[in-house]
Amino acid sequence: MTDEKPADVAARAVRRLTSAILSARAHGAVDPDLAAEISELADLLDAEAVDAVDCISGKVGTHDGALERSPVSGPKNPVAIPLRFELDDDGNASAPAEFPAQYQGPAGFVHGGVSGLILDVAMAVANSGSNRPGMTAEMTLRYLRPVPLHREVTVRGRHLRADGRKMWARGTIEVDGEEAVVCDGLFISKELSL
Ligand SMILES: CCCCCCCCCC(=O)SCCNC(=O)CCNC(=O)[C@H](O)C(C)(C)COP(=O)(O)OP(=O)(O)OC[C@H]1O[C@@H](n2cnc3c(N)ncnc32)[C@H](O)[C@@H]1OP(=O)(O)O
Repeated sequence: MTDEKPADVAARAVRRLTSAILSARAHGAVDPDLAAEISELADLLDAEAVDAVDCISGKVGTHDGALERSPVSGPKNPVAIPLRFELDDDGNASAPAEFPAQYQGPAGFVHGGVSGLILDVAMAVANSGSNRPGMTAEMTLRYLRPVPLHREVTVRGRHLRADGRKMWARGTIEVDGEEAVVCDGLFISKELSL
C-alpha cells in the first residue's frame, strides 16, 4: 500500500507513456487503437479540469506550492523528471537525475535548453535554501561536454552571494564527477502576488 497521491501516480504513468511513445517500434509508430484509447483518457481528465488560473491562485483549493507543480521537480507534473533536491547544511542543492528520451537534443544527449531549465531551478532552490529567493534575471550557460540520456548524472545549485536585491548563484550538471554544464545566474528579489 503506497501513500503516493493519485495525481503523482498519474503523472508518473504519463511520463512512462511519453517515453514509450518515443521509443515505440517503427520510428515512433503507435497502434491507432491504442492512440485512440490514450486520447479518450485525456478527454476524460480534461472534462474534469478546473480553470488553470484558479488552480494556480488556489481559488479551488488545489494550491500546493511551486515545487509540487514545477516542470523540473513537481511529482504531479508529467513534464518533470522529477528531480528531488536535497539541501546540505550550507544551503547547497543537489539531486541525482536520469534523463529519458523526451529530453533529447542531439541524438543520445540532453537538449541544452533542458539543461538550462534544470539549472535555473537548481539555483533557485539553493537561493531559497539560503533564504534569498528571487526571480531569474540573467543566466550564462557554458556547455563543456554533452550530458547523456539514460545515465545518472548530478545536478547542483549553489548560492554564491547577495548584494541588496541581487543574488548570484551557480548551477552545474556533472557527468562522472566532471562538470558538463555550468550556469551562472543573477537573481533579483521581488514580492510576488498571484
Ligand atoms: C523553492 C524554490 C522554488 C523554485 C521555483 C522555480 C523558480 C525558477 C526561476 C524562474 O523561472 S523565475 C522566471 C523567469 N524570470 C522572470 O520572469 C523575470 C522577469 N523579469 C522581472 O520580473 C524583472 O525584470 C526583475 C524582477 C528581474 C527585475 O525587475 P525590477 O523592476 O524588480 O528591478 P529593477 O529594474 O528595479 O532593478 C533592480 C536591480 O537589478 C538590476 N537588474 C534587473 N534586471 C537585470 C538584468 N536582467 N540583468 C542585470 N541586472 C538587472 C537593475 O539594474 C537594478 O540594479 P541596481 O539596483 O544596481 O540599479
